[in-house]
Amino acid sequence: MFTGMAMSCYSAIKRILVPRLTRKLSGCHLHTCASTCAAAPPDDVTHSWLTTVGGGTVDLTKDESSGLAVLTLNNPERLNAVTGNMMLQLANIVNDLKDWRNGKALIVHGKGHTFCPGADLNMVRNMLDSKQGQEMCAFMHKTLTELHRLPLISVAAIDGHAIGGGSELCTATDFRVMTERANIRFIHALMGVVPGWGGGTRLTRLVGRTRALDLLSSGRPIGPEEALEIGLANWIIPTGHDVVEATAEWLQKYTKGKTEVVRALKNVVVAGSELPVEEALEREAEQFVDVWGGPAHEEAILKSMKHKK
Ligand SMILES: CCCC(=O)SCCNC(=O)CCNC(=O)[C@H](O)C(C)(C)COP(=O)(O)OP(=O)(O)OC[C@H]1O[C@@H](n2cnc3c(N)ncnc32)[C@H](O)[C@@H]1OP(=O)(O)O
Repeated sequence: MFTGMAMSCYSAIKRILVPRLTRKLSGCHLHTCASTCAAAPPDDVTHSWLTTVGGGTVDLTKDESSGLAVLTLNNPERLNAVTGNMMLQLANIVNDLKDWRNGKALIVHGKGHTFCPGADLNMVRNMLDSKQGQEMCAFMHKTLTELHRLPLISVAAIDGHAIGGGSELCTATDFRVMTERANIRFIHALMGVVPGWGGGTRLTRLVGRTRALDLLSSGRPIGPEEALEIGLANWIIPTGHDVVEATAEWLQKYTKGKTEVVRALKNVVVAGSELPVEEALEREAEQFVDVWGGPAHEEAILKSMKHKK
C-alpha cells in the first residue's frame, strides 16, 4: 500500500513539478518558446548585414505611472518602411518590454499620417538571394511573435497605409484601431511572395480561413468599415482626433485594473490561444495562483463591491 501511495505521489509531483522546473531551467516561458527560437538563425549571422541597412529609427516612450508604452516607427520619408537597422531596434525594444514590470499597455503607430508600407524596398531589392531573405524573415518572425506574446495589452493605431510587412506587423498586436483614411493591405501575392513575418497565420486566426484566403490572394486594401465588420479592426478613430491620444483613451477600459492582473490576464489569453489545452489550463491555474490574495484581490474583497453596471 505504501509503495502504491508513494508511486502516486511521485507521479503527481512528476506531472506538476517537472514541467514547471524544466520550463524554469530552460528559461522557456511564453515569450521564448522553443519552437519560435528554433526558427531564428544565430543572432550574429543576421545582425552582421542588418546593421548595414540604415535609415529610420524605432522609438519607445514608457510612462511608468500609467504603464503605457508608445512605440513609433520613424522613417517618414519612406512612409515608415522598415530598414535592417529598424528591425534590430524593434527586436531590442520588444526585449526591453518583456522585462518592464510596470507595463500594462502598448500602442504601436507610425510617424506622420501613415503606419508602415512593410520592408524597405531598397533593402529588399538588394537581397533577392534566398539565404538573406530567410534570415530577415526568421528575424522578423521571431520579433513579431514575441511582440504578440508580451504581457501587455497591445494595439496598432493605424493611420494611412499598413501594407505588406506593415499589415503583418499590425496583426502582432492584440487590437487594431484605424482612422477613416487607413487601409490594411496584404500585398504579398502581388509582389510574388507570401507573408513571412507570421502575419498569414495570425490573420487566419483573426478572421478565419475563407476571409484570410480572400484578403491574402486578392491583395486588396481593406478599409476601416470592412476591417471592423470582419473582426480585423476593433474601433474607428473619429476624424480630427490625435491618433495616439485617442487610442490611449480607448485603451483605458482594458487597463483600469492593477498591473499584475492586466499582465496575468494577457498571459492567460496567450496560453489559451497558442498552447495545447492541458498546458493552457495549467498556465491559467498558475496565473490564478499568482494574483490570488494579491493587493488587487484583497482590495476588491474588502470593499465587497456590487457590480451593477
Ligand atoms: C515580408 C515583408 C514583405 C514586404 O513588406 S515587401 C514591401 C511591400 N510594400 C510595398 O510594396 C509598398 C510599396 N509602396 C507603395 O505601394 C506606395 O508607396 C504606397 C504605400 C501605396 C503609398 O503611395 P503614395 O501615398 O503615393 O506615396 P509614395 O509612393 O510617393 O511614397 C512616398 C515615399 O515613400 C517611399 N516608400 C513607400 N513604400 C516604401 C517601401 N516599402 N520601401 C521603401 N520606400 C518606400 C516611396 O518610394 C516614396 O519615396 P520617394 O518620394 O520616391 O523618394
